[in-house]
Amino acid sequence: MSGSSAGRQAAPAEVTGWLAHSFDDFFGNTNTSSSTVPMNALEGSTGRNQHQKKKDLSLPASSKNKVLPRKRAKSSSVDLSCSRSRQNQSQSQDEPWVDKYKPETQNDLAVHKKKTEEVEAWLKMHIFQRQPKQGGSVLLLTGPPGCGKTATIQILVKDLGIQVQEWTNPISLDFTKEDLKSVFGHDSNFHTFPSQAQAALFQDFLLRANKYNKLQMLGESSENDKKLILIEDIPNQFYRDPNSLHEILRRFVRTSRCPLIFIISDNFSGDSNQRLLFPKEILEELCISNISFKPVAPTNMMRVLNRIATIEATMNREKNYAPDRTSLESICRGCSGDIRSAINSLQFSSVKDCSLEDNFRSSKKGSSTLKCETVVSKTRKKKKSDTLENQEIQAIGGKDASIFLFHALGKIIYCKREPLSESEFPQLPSHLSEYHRDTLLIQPEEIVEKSHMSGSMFNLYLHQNYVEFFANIDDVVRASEYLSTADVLCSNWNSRPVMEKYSASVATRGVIHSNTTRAFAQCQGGMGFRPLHKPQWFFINKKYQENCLAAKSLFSSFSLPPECLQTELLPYLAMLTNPMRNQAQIAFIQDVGRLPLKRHFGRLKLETLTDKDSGIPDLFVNYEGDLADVNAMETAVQMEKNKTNKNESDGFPLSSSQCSGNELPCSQPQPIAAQAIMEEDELKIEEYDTD
Ligand SMILES: Nc1ncnc2c1ncn2[C@@H]1O[C@H](COP(=O)(O)OP(=O)(O)OP(=O)(O)O)[C@@H](O)[C@H]1O
Repeated sequence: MSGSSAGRQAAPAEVTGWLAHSFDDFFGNTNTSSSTVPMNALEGSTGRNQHQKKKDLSLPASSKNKVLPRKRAKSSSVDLSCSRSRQNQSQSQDEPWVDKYKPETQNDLAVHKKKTEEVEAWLKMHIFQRQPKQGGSVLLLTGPPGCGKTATIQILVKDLGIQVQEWTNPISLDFTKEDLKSVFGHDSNFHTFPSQAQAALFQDFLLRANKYNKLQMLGESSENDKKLILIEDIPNQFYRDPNSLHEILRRFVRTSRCPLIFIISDNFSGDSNQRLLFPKEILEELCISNISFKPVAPTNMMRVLNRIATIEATMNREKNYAPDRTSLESICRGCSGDIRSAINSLQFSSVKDCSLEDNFRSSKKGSSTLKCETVVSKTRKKKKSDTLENQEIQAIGGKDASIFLFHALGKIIYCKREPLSESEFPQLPSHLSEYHRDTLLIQPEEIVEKSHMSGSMFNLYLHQNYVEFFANIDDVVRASEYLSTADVLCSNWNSRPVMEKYSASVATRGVIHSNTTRAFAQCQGGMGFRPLHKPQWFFINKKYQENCLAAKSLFSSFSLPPECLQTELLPYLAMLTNPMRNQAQIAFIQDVGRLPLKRHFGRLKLETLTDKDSGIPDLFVNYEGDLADVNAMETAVQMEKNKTNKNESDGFPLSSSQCSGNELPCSQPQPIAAQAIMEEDELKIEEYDTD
């Protein structure tokens, strides 16, 4: 039962393949290893592996007829085994190296040892040391694609002898009433749409997987009843309606007897999938553990690539090139910690008969035979050819090298430099010597581009965070001037899409150049880690929009634009002792219409930027995550506000200033300062009764 049983309704072909494999022994295919029980259990049940298995099965399929007579006519067995070994050989040569060299033991894994141990400890704790009445436990494995999450689970369940029942999304969603009836065992009168059916099937799968053991296949031992449920293929319906997943999980946690593991890959726009499906409240409510994997470290990656390259070079010398260390390093750099992508790139760039690869190699040869005359041009050429090589490697299978905002900001703020001797670089004239800097090892424009964020949004983050990393007030003045220039470049909505790149370039290079404490390579250390924060601008802009809206509705009789109301009329009304206003208007005047001359504004609480944060607030993401769409976002804020205001009984909309930001999520900065001023208000505005 389990995933396979649930999937049976939808994908009979898969099930047939599955069973056919299990009866291979019956047909005399003694080569098929059936003794590795837990691993087979996993492989048989995983969608990806089913696919792989189907591929494996497609070969014996043609040979099945041949295999059968093998038992009767011994003479033919030699030929057959020869042809099979040839077949196997050619198959193994065509086999993707990610599968051919898939890790077999924990030591083979490219994942950090501590991470493997953490997962192992969780499995032991929730499977072997489980209390009799303990409910179901849920583990969430997150991390970038190809960092070895699935490989780790595969190895650990094999080592610990745990059975795995994995959910695979049904391929066909055209459920008939009969299908549903056979799943639920009764006539369902309700209308079920395919997406709902998917969720219903998922729920049914969980129930069954929890209740029944996996079907025992020939050669599998029945002693082992330790198992877990694995979900890597999350039904799409849950992205549309995360609440339905939460309901199912609540029920699972109450009733289940075995653990449930979700594997979710991050994408470059951050951990939004994870946040959507597993918000903080659900993690806390259901005590869901979260183990987050990091991209594979370059040293581990190099170890794996080296091993594969060496084996391939000795085994298949005539078919494959043996890449040198530099090529391996550039593959390593181009794959952003994704081992799957790195091994695929290695395989592709090692094949001899690939015309693309020939082009690649000839161009590489061409560039390396160039003779450089001076030291300067040599250095430059070397760098240029390195970049070129990098780009080419990326072009033939490298991975899109996106970086999270957190790292992108770090690269700008902690900019790395390289000392170059006077002969290598032209010197500035003496009167400009204060502007001399060592050569930057980064390209700020490239970093902004890889962060997948608009230039002006990136500038916002830089603006919020740069001051903490400066030690000299004059440097701050210079940097802030550059940021102002960058802001002006983006001020015209018409030219903003074009100018944003220039604006980000001015801002990033301006901030980098202004910081004299990081001017030279030798003065790079010592700053230590400092947290990065999200811009206050998000909060302030939201408040500004709300105030404009409130001003317009409360003082509509003046027919003034909201800016004029807030900067001219309200400060004036605030100075009158008898402004003839109602309570809502008075509150608004108190909040907006006066500037605190005696009090200092405290700092707003800042929200920390985490390493996997996309950096784009959810409201912006809905509007395609671009600051160019801020206007759309602003309109949305206003429309939302309009809606809430309509519901207010007295007909007077109140701005959030008057609510002291209580409606804001606690993750947002809270307006402490405004509240403090309201509390210690010295201004008395009398209420004037017009009757
Ligand atoms: N030493 C190794 N360590 C980890 N994986 C390896 C290693 N050598 C080869 N591989 C292969 O690399 C691939 C790693 O992908 P895996 O599915 O584990 O990543 P993942 O983190 O689950 O990402 P995704 O969510 O994209 O599947 C697997 O196909 C695995 O067989």
